[in-house]
Amino acid sequence: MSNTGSKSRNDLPVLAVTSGEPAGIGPELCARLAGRAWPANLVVLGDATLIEQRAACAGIAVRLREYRPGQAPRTDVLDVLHCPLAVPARAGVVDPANARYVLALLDRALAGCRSGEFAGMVTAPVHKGVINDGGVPFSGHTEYLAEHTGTARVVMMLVGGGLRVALATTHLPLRAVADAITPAVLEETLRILHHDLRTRFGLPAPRILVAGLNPHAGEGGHMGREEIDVIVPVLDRLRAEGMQLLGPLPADTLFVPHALEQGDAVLAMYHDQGLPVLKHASFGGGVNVTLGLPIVRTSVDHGTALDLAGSGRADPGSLFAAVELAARMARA
Ligand SMILES: NC(=O)C1=CN([C@@H]2O[C@H](COP(=O)(O)OP(=O)(O)OC[C@H]3O[C@@H](n4cnc5c(N)ncnc54)[C@H](O)[C@@H]3O)[C@@H](O)[C@H]2O)C=CC1
Ligand SMILES: NCC(=O)COP(=O)(O)O
Repeated sequence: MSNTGSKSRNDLPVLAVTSGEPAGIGPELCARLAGRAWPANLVVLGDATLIEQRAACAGIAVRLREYRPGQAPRTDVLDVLHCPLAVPARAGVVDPANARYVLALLDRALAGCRSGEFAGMVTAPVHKGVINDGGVPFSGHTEYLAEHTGTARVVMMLVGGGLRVALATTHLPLRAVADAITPAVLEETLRILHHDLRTRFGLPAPRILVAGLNPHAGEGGHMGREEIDVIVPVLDRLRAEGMQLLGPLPADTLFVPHALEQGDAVLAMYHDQGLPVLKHASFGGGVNVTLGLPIVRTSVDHGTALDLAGSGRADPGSLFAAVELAARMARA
């Protein structure tokens, strides 16, 4: 936990924490935020009764206070901005009837970030499938927040276990990945990553390790041509502007410790090239950050864990790390 020193709690940023899928572990993880001196004042968005019930099931002692903008911050209660469920929620059993509720939490947090009420948002996990079953096409917070802020391109980056791993593509079928990595996409992704590493992570001259797409980074064109046709020309162009980019590097050896020492962040070409390594190194303490948004947004690195909902066994480490990082980013 960060030391907030002698800073008055009134000076700390206010962060919205969305409690996510009501059948999952989000509500009880949010209850675990109570009673700690975070480097931010937290407002949990969710159904207040649900949070109380899940806290009770999980054996968490928590007192809720109804959130009112501008009220004096306290660490002994959990401020909750009550948003009512559409239908009662059962631990472990998703219901498409609550899909709109989950999205309403995001919409309210986003509105508060845009108006200045909140300095950023931290998201507990949602269930992508059940939101789609509820009639709303949804592939993730990342894409949803990009669309709802009118941001043409954002970058998903996970932070944890001493690593920062950003992705050139996110929630796509593997079959679609190669076609999605165009020169424009790669260039914009690298520009966003470079910019946000400087402005939000305090790295004045970030060094980025760029993975190839194909095994052995294409083996000179014998195992795929995307490196030669797309990645190398983009890297050359951006290096000429002064960016420190190493690659394209074979992804199987890029994550060995001595290779990682040469960079401040890795750009992986697709979701399952970068995230398994990151989660192996950090599960339980990793954070998902959306770069390129006009707001601060961090998230847990895990899903809804329906199998654990209401059990009290879900590890809050990733949510805690997401709150810490959002507070640092909000102050940067
Ligand atoms: N940030 C978000 O909103 C995310 C949402 N998801 C969504 O979550 C749903 C379920 O995804 P799964 O692939 O099953 O992944 P999952 O992360 O929910 O579960 C994978 C395994 O990890 C365990 N686990 C997860 N979080 C844990 C925690 N905090 N403490 C202890 N154990 C934990 C679960 O019990 C399970 O055994 C999907 O709909 C997926 O889209 C997945 C990742 C991130
Ligand atoms: N695998 C990461 C993930 O699914 C989180 O996505 P998002 O909801 O943060 O866009």
